[in-house]
Amino acid sequence: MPVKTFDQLYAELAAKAVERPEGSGTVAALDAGVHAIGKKIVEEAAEVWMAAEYEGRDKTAEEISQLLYHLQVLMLATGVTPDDVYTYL
Ligand SMILES: N=c1c2ncn([C@@H]3O[C@H](COP(=O)(O)OP(=O)(O)OP(=O)(O)O)[C@@H](O)[C@H]3O)c2ncn1[C@@H]1O[C@H](COP(=O)(O)O)[C@@H](O)[C@H]1O
Repeated sequence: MPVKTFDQLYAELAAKAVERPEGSGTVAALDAGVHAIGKKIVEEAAEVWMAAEYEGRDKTAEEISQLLYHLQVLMLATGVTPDDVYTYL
């Protein structure tokens, strides 16, 4: 049973982008901008790759969750919704 689905996380982050609560890493990432978010995505993608090759299934799942999170931050920064993405799946 997942704690949170992709769509639920997106809704949570979208609300944070509007409400801008104190201490939110998402708000800080959005303020840092697309260039910084893009760098984080590349870093997390590399961590997914390394986990998949050397660190086992659980660590790979954890790193994938972090990559998905940072992809969602980029989606918010660029106005891309989950439905925009699903169109191409
Ligand atoms: N799912 C995530 C999530 N996954 C990854 N991350 C971020 O990605 C980082 C993990 O990156 P690394 O493993 O490279 O760790 P790190 O190098 O120590 O991270 P940094 O020094 O780069 O911050 C974490 O420190 C978080 O900043 C996440 N930050 C938030 N969420 C969820 O997003 C929601 C909103 O979070 P806030 O905006 O912070 O309230 C909450 O439900 C959180 O659970």
